[in-house]
Amino acid sequence: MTRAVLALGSNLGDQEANLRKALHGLADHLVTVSGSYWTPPWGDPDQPEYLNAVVLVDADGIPADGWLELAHELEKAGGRVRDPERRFGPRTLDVDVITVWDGDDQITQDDPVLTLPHPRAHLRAFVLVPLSEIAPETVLAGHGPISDLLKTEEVAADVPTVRPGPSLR
Ligand SMILES: Nc1ncnc2c1ncn2[C@@H]1O[C@H](COP(=O)(O)OP(=O)(O)OP(=O)(O)O)[C@@H](O)[C@H]1O
Ligand SMILES: Nc1nc2c(c(=O)[nH]1)N=C(CO)CN2
Repeated sequence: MTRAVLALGSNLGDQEANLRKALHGLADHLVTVSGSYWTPPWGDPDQPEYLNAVVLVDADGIPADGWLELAHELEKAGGRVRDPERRFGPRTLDVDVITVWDGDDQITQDDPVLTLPHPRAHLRAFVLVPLSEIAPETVLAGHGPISDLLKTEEVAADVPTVRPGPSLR
């Protein structure tokens, strides 16, 4: 059985409803859903707090770019409007592809359309904390075990700011 990890985030509108709607769209593939977490905005501080979660999905029969396509469909259905002027700006729904396995092998690729593992996941407590809850043994290829990444100076400083949110299960 092959797997992928997706990260969900929302900081506009009804954040819990936005994440629940994304989970509904992923229902056929879900293996494990993390708790939700309130997290301060990363990369662009002048915006509301995010509600984040990560999911482990069954990737059998779905290629890596299929997950990006589904992520974009979910973002669109979740009402996301892209602001080209604001790189890490606020959004109703963000769905990132964190990593995808092909059988036992983690896929690594450096394509700007789909970089795997996600190029910034290893720097983000809002991804690593929920991921450590559901899959603590995860290694992000090229970056290392998430247990080590959580201890790096940049991430460790953010870990205490990540607070449990409502259950999504
Ligand atoms: N692993 C990945 N997951 C999602 N998008 C990716 C990935 N690698 C590259 N991309 C590309 O990044 C583009 C911008 O994505 P998006 O607008 O969601 O970025 P962002 O959410 O603002 O920032 P970030 O990717 O740092 O979370 C997407 O259109 C997609 O083609
Ligand atoms: N806490 C938090 N910060 C973010 C998030 C997110 O999901 N959570 N997504 C972003 C998109 O690039 C930018 N910043």
